[in-house]
Amino acid sequence: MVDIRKNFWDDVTVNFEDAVEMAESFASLKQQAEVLSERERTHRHAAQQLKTLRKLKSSPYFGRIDFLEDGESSADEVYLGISSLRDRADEHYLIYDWRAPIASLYYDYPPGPAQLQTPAGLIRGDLQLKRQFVIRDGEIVSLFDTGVTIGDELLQEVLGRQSDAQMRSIVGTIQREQNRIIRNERSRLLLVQGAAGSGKTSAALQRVAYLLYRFRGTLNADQIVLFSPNPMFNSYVSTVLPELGEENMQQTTFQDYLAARLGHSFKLENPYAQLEYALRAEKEPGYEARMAGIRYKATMGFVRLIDGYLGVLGGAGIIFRDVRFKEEVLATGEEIGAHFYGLDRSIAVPNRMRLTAEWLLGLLKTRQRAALKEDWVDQAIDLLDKETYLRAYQTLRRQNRKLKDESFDDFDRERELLGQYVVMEAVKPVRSRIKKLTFVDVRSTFLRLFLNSEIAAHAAAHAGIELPESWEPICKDTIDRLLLKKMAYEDATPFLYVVERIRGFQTNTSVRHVLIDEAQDYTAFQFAYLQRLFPFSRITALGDLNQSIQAHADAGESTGFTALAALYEASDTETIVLKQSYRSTRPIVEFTSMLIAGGEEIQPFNRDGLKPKLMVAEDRDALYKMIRAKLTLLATQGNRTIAVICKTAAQSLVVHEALLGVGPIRLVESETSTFEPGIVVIPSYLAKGVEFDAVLVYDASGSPTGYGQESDRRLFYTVCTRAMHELYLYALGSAGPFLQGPIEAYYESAEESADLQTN
Ligand SMILES: Nc1ncnc2c1ncn2[C@@H]1O[C@H](COP(=O)(O)OP(=O)(O)OP(=O)(O)O)[C@@H](O)[C@H]1O
Repeated sequence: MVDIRKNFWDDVTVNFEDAVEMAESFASLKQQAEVLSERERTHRHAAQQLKTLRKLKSSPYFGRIDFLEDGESSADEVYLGISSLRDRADEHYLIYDWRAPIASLYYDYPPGPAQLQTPAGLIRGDLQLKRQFVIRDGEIVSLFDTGVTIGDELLQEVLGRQSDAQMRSIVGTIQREQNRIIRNERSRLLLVQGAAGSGKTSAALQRVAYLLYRFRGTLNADQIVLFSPNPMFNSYVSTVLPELGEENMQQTTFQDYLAARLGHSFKLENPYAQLEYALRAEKEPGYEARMAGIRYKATMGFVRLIDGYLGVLGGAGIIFRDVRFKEEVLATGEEIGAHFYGLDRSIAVPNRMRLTAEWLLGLLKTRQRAALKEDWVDQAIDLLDKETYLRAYQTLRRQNRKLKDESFDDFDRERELLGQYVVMEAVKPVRSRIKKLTFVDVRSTFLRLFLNSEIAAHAAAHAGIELPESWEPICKDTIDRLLLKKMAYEDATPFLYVVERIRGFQTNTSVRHVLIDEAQDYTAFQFAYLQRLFPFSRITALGDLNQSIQAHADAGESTGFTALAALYEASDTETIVLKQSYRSTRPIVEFTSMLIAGGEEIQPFNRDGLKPKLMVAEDRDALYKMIRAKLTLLATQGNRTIAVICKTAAQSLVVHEALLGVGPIRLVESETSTFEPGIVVIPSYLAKGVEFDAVLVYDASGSPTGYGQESDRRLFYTVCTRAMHELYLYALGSAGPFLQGPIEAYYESAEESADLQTN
């Protein structure tokens, strides 16, 4: 590879003398580049393999099963590791990859009767041994023979460790239910509803590794996309796949996706700004209307209304802009509308758009011809500078072979050709705008639904639904913002959906698998949009309804998961529920389960720890003093990741400022893109999906800056479930409503003086 790079230019022939030579140079360059990229691919693959082999050298396997197939006399001993390894003769497997079919036995069955589905059919037999190993630096540190679940002891050990700011791979201890997620191949839509800390994200990443193994050769990492909740989360999970010897899938956030599609024509609000708005203690004027809008626009009802509107638009109502050439109208908006609506209605809207564009291009062509004789062309020729003149000559020569023999000697001929050039250049941007269908005024068309109550009623009737009670204030709120070219987060997806349904969706056909983490925070609309963007993809959506914290979270049943399921056939869908929670100690899970309805279903993993502790102080200074002392203590006790989780970004800023001086404390903001060990102050919604050794909640009172409203409940639950080993709740004045009642038995209260609580 290095060699090819060094000698790259020696091995290609480059000659720009004429078009033929240029084409040859191009072909030669292209060929050389292909050879190089092939070599680079091989090199990447080999480097990856080497890395895996090095890992195998220090820890070759983590499990062994002895499986006696029915009808056989001796059991097979199967060792499992992060990759397969064959003997020198390349004949027998010494170690099987954890993703090989046979490894399923290890994850799915306790010792005893077991069966395995293979391409050749079902194999039955007896699992005689299931053993687990911890091997470090080539030495067996410990081994366990395991029973029903995979290695309680090992899980204890793994889960009890301090976190290191990076998600870990869980290959050695994947549980049966998680294995069902990882190996699912059948469903087009795989829905995973799992309690906080039940391993949804872990399973999702292992699933990617599995798919890359299972479909090696036909599926590569670029064809898998993970939608994550924020940029920091990307960094948090980025080491899992490389650790397993695989390349990372594409990672993005929904926000990035929207921003890329929307372009620069609007100022797009981000979901955190929307959430900050919703959580702000002092409500701004218009708050109720905006919140009603946020909730309604998240529902399936709104998807239907927009679909109804699109149906109406098929017959009338799309607003078109004039198309101009040199300040002169080529076709007015009305004329374009008349042409569009004159086309056969049975043709889909995007196809009619394309036909309309072709018609406009035809008009432009006629206009182009006529323009050759106009005065402005002469003037433009006179103004051509030397460089442009030469460029014109070259271009004309390329386009017009005959010119090869002609020259610009003849004055008239030269004027004529330069005229052609000048007109062509003037036409170019118009042609490109027509091709991009900018003659459709999508913003006005979208706005019209909110501006014109008759049209809205018509759209609702078309969809067979009723407009919501608060439709009028919602409209006013929406219009005010859109007229200022501000795109609220709740409007962005519906707007893009309308745009793409009118202009035609630019679908992504190469992506095969889309994984959506924290899926409970997506609206019905966002799912509908994603489904259209990735029409050939399988979707894995992982979420926890108890952690719905977006501003639209109270919109009810018809959002999120339920809506997503409705987009697919029941026979294409599978739902897996994870109830066991692994992240936190038993006392923490018992406490957090009391915060939500149905919490009794969550099963804690049996890991000991301290009960969560509540500390109350009368004033802020006392509270900060306690927190500072606790942070110092936790850091000296060896906790590697410690978070003070605040409700909002505004609060985080203040708290961070107040805590400075304890040591290095990092403030996490929405743009923060790396997750690092140490002490952080972080707003609640950015702590989603990640975990910390110790969590300090600020502030657990029921005040407006704390968690007092019913709508704060899930946010409070999400925040508390970020703790792996220790959880501390700090309240200003008194404990909030969620901490009162039977839950009091699940935490300790320490209302003594600040000095005492620090010890
Ligand atoms: N089978 C397992 N073996 C070892 N560790 C596990 C296993 N399953 C989950 N864990 C650990 O439990 C913790 C929580 O996992 P993860 O973050 O995947 O859960 P989650 O369901 O996505 O959580 P949340 O919804 O709260 O963000 C992680 O530290 C993960 O490593």
